[in-house]
Amino acid sequence: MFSFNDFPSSFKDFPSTSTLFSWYASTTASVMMIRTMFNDLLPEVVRTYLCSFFLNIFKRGSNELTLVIEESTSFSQNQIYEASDAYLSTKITSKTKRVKICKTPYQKNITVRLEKNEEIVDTFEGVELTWRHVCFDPAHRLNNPARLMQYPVRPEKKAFELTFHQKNKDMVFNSYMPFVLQKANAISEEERSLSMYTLSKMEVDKSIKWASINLEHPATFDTIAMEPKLKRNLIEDLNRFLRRKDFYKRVGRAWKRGYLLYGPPGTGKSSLVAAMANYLKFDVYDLQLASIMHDSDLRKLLLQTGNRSILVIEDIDCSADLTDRRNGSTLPEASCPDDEEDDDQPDSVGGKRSMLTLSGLLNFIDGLWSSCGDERIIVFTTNHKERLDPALLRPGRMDMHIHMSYCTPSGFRLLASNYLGISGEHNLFGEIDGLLRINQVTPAQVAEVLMKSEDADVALRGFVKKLKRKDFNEDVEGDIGEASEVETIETQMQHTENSCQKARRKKKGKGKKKIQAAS
Ligand SMILES: Nc1ncnc2c1ncn2[C@@H]1O[C@H](COP(=O)(O)OP(=O)(O)OP(=O)(O)O)[C@@H](O)[C@H]1O
Ligand SMILES: [Mg+2]
Repeated sequence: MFSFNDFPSSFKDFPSTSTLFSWYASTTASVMMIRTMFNDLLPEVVRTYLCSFFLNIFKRGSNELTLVIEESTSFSQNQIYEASDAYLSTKITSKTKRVKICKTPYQKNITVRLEKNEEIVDTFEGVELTWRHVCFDPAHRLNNPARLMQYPVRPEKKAFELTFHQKNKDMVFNSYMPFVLQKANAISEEERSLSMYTLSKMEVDKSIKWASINLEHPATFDTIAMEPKLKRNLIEDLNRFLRRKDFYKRVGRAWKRGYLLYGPPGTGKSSLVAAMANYLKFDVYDLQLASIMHDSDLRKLLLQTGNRSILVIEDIDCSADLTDRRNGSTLPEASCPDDEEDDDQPDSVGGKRSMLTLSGLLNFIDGLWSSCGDERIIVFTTNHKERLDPALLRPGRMDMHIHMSYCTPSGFRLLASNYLGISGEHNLFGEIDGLLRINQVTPAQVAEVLMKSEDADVALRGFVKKLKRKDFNEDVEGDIGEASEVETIETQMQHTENSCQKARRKKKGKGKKKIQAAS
């Protein structure tokens, strides 16, 4: 029969439950006291030093190396963190216990990301690499209410830790990390939705910042009605621009390209910008110069724009009066290249000089801004090319001038196919072609009429009727010419020289008038 005496002696000496509890209570109290003393009495620097000292003692003898990839540096996002985040999303397996998923209304697919404290083991060239997603509170706010008050909205810091054997260090830096970056690029390109940035005023400090929304414009080169040759030239120009990174470097030019889109209202200039963005998969920055008062704001905003982007300034001819804005004058003041030295004068609130000049903008675009980014496109649009500042037309500024014209027969066929689904010929097309030659109708006007009926015959008959009544001609503003044209930098030289001379003559005349008025 089993008796208490059968227990080994050690079991007999086992302490009672009450002894165990009192031992536990006193140990916990001591640990808490030491922890509080450690946190409250020692300065943070000393604490950090002690922690790393003990960690080093434990790690001595281990052959592992850990790379810490923090989410952000003091100035900007850490691209390696973002790349790791995207790359690891492809490495999630059934062993992973927690993942983050998200989908914005504009995203096509759900994005999956590794949740904090999760670990993933990757293998590259036969080497095992362990990734861990860690999060920490930079100010230890949660343990310290005083710090919580001090940094109420400071977010937690996130990082990836990549651990591997020391001997693979070179392989990780030279092969693995470039591989991760390259994979991540491909993933983000696939997931990427285009953004449209506009200027918005911050409530708090009244500063002007870029605010983005998803660019969901349906325009593509297939939906834009323009001369087929012009369209082909533009697409070819964009393709050439994209593949010529090395060329730009070799010839010492910034990797940027400028397009001037001009033509009457409703001929598709803004739609063409959207089509270009969709084709290139570039973000669009819509710079409304009227919202900017200071050159310094402009510089800040331009430096905040990203690579692979299109910077658009719409109706640039209307922005030229910025030079006189603060004086209350609405007269457009052309600033010729000759005037550029004026930009060096200090900006002063309440002074007579304008704080934002077109030539200042152009100089900045040509100078610092253009050299600090890659794959930048600048587009200016205008309804009145002839009113433009000669500085803008100077060779090298806008590489291609694109005239968006009134609707031509071929443009009309494309619109009829898009809006009414007419793929071939229609018996009214001949008559419409003739009428389009004697009427100036913009594609926007055509689109409006074609949308009135789903029945192709009804819509086309309505269009013919309107053309015969010459209804459209009343709406048309200005006449920029009928033929679509494309000019490259070489053919602009003569135009620019002429415009400059014209502007100088105009300016001299104006100066005389001002002097006369003053006297
Ligand atoms: N060339 C075109 N091809 C297809 N649709 C066009 C074209 N031009 C205009 N449209 C239609 O007309 C609408 C207005 O065009 P859009 O705003 O692009 O003209 P715009 O030239 O920028 O005019 P504005 O000079 O007034 O800014 C577009 O949404 C589009 O539906
Ligand atoms: Mg427009």
